[in-house]
Amino acid sequence: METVEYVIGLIAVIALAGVGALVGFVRPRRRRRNLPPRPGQQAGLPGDRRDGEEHLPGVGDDAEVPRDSATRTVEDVGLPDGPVVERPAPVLGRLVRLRERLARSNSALGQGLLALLSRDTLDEATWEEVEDTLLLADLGVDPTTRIVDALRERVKVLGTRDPAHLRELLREELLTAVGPGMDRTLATQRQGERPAVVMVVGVNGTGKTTTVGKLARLLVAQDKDVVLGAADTFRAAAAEQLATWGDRVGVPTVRSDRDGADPAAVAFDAVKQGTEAEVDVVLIDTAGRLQNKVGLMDELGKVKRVVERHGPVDEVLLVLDATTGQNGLRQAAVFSEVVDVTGIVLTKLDGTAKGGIVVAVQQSLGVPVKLIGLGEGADDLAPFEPEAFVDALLS
Ligand SMILES: Nc1nc2c(ncn2[C@@H]2O[C@H](COP(=O)(O)OP(=O)(O)OP(=O)(O)O)[C@@H](O)[C@H]2O)c(=O)[nH]1
Repeated sequence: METVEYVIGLIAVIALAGVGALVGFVRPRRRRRNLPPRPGQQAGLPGDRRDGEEHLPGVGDDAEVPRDSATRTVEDVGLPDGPVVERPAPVLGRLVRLRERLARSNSALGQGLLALLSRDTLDEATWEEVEDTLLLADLGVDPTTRIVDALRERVKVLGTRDPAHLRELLREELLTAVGPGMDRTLATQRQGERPAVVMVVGVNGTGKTTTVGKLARLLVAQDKDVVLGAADTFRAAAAEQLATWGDRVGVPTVRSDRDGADPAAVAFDAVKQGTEAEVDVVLIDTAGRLQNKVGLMDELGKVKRVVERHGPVDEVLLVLDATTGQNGLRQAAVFSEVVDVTGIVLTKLDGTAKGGIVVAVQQSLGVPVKLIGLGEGADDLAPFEPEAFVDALLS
C-alpha cells in the first residue's frame, strides 16, 4: 500500500512539473503575438518567417531576419540617366526678345531724339541738341555729322512736321549708319574635312569667357557639334568657368591640367580633338590682355599661328565692353593689327546708354558687329540685326 501511495505521489509531482513547464514556454510567445505589427508589416508579408507564424524580433532572436522579398533592380528605383543637359533658347528672334533691355538703357538716344524732332520749331539750337545726343551715345563724330546733315536736308526738302514721318526719317538714317548691308554671318560651317575654328580675343574682363559659353549655346541651339578650347591659361578659374558653360549644354572642353600652360598648345589640341571628333565648330577662349602689353599681344599672334598649322582660323571675334565707350576703339585697332579681327562682339549693351558704339566701332575698323550681349543670363547673347536694333532704340 505504501508503495502504491508513493508511486501516485511521484506521478502527481511529475504531472505538476510538466504543466508548469508548458505554461512557462507558452506564455512568452502569446505575449509576442499581441505586439503591434512593425510599420508597414502586415500578415502574410515577406517579413513573416516561421511557416505561417508572424515573427517579431525578441530577445535572443538572430539580429537579422533573412529577407526573401524580391530585390528591386536599378531600373525600378528610376535613377536619372546622366547629367541634365539644358536646351538653349532658339536663335531666331533673340534680339526682339531682348529689345526691352536695349530700349531701357538707350532711352536717352531713341526717345531723346524723337522728342527733339517733335518740337514746334527745328531751329539751329535744336539741331545742335540732336548732334549732342548722338555724340553722347558714342556714335562718333563722322557718323553723327552725316546723320544730322542728312536729316536736316530731308526735313527741309520734305517740309514735314508730322511726328510719325519724322520718326521714319530718323529710323532710316540710323539704319544707314548701322550698316544694314554688312555681312554679319558667323563662319561656323564645317570646312570640308575640318571644323570651323573661332578664336575669341579681347582685354581683361570684357566678357570673353562668358561670350564663348553663350556662343556655344547659340550653336547648340542650331544643332551644331561644338568643342571648346580653354586657352585662357592665365586666370586659374577661367578653364573651370568655361567647362561649366560647356557641361550645361553637353559640349566638351579641352584644357590643360596645369595652370599657366602654353595657351598655343591648348588651342592646338582643341582643334586637333575637334577635327578627330568631326565636330562643326571649335571655339577657343583666350586670356584677357591689354592692347599696350607687347609681350602678351605677341603671344596672341603666336596662338593664332600655331592653330593655323591645322588650317585657317575662320573667325576672330573681338569682344568689346560697350560701357567703356571710345576706349574700346583703341583696343580694337591694336587687336586687329595682331590677329586680323573678323567680327565684333559688343557686350554689356544692357548696362549703357552708349548704344551708338555699334556704329563707331564698325566705322573705325570696317569690321561688322556680329553679336551683342544684353545681360548676364545664359541666353542673353543675340546675333546683331540692324533693323531690330534700331527699332529697339526707337521703341
Ligand atoms: N550685364 C552684362 N554682363 C556681362 C555681359 N557679358 C559678360 N558679362 C559679365 O562680365 C563679367 C566678366 O565676364 P568674363 O567672361 O569673366 O570676362 P573675361 O573677358 O573672360 O575676363 P578675363 O578672362 O579676366 O579677361 C562677368 O560678370 C559676366 O557675367 C553682358 O552682355 N551684360
